[in-house]
Amino acid sequence: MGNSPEFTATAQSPIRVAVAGASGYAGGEILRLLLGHPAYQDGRLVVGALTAGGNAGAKLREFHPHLLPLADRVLGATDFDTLSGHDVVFLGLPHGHSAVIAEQLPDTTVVIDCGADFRLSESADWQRWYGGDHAGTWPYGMPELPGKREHLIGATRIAVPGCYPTSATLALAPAVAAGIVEPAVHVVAVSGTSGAGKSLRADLLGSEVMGSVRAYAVGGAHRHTPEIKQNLATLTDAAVSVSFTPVLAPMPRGILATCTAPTTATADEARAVYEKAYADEPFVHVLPEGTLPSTGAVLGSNAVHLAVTVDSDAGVLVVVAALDNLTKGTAGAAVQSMNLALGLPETAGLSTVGVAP
Ligand SMILES: NC(=O)C1=CN([C@@H]2O[C@H](COP(=O)(O)OP(=O)(O)OC[C@H]3O[C@@H](n4cnc5c(N)ncnc54)[C@H](OP(=O)(O)O)[C@@H]3O)[C@@H](O)[C@H]2O)C=CC1
Ligand SMILES: CC(=O)N[C@@H](CCC(=O)OP(=O)(O)O)C(=O)O
Repeated sequence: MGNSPEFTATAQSPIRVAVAGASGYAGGEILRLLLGHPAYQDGRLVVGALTAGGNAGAKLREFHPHLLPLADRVLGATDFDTLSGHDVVFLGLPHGHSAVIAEQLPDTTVVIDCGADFRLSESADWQRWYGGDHAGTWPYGMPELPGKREHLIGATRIAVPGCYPTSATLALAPAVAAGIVEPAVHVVAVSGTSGAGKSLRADLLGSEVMGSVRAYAVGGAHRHTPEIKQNLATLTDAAVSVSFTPVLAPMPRGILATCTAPTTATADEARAVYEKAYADEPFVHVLPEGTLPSTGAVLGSNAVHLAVTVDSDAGVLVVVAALDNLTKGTAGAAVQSMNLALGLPETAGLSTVGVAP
């Protein structure tokens, strides 16, 4: 923390922030949050280089017309020359593109990667699920997971969690850590289409997605499975198994994850565990008994809403989690991590108030 730019940042000598992949969904959402950040508004943080891949040379307004203060910015190339000279560099690039950039940037630059390149600790997991060489493991940008917040304070390399792992981990971590479930968990999570990024894919055409809901990567085939398992395994000595089924829904944003695990606890006991675990967390809210989460209630916010109950006939804990995949699921977690890295208030620039209806 002693080296964090917060200690020297002023409007005369501000924190300079670059966003690589600014034409994409994650990059755009990071910029939306930065524009509302108090340090941006009082001049202690400035938005420097914005970059893209094939769309370098175009203006930001072509991709994000909602980001009016930056609309006329021209996107640069995603390379060292453009990204050097910044205090913070956010990477919103496809998997496999972050390491080559990160290794060229000085160790003192805070590099925050929204991709998966530095999330997994086991090289074998990386090779199995993503292919190619494993770039390494960085501090994991989920402060709510026990033991992670302290590693983010003053960090200069941060791996932002995947969106599904954020919902499943926050939904299951207190129960696994308290030992009130067998860590043999099932997760069925519905996501909006922005989770897939802006890439042109025939299965993401409006006419394929609208008016229809479909599962994909079924049978343990989704690459977020090892990330969820890795997170829960930090909380127990027991062997963890994860069955994860993602579902695509015809909505732009949001994730609703229904997570279950065998338990003998009562609903009141389970709820007490969650209320205690998240009592001091600014973004994770355990809803009152009888209230269920919905994606609409968290859109645009960094909040995670949880409903905790027990299906006593089946003997399973049921936790339903809602979050915005682009906010707490990516860009919000990235900005929350930046705040911790720089010594800024953790919640700065991040709202718990959703956009509804
Ligand atoms: N969308 C989501 O909900 C989440 C996304 N993430 C991760 O964040 C990262 C970005 O995702 P997202 O914003 O959705 O993806 P998008 O497809 O929307 O954006 C990708 C960005 O990367 C740029 N890019 C693509 N190829 C290259 C290249 N070869 N060199 C340099 N830049 C390139 C694109 O520029 P151009 O416009 O020029 O092609 C664009 O700016 C991914 O790693 C993703 O997995 C993580 C959690 C959730
Ligand atoms: C709807 C949809 O397609 N979602 C994406 C999730 C992407 C994401 O959040 O995470 P990564 O950074 O790990 O890619 C998917 O299933 O691959």
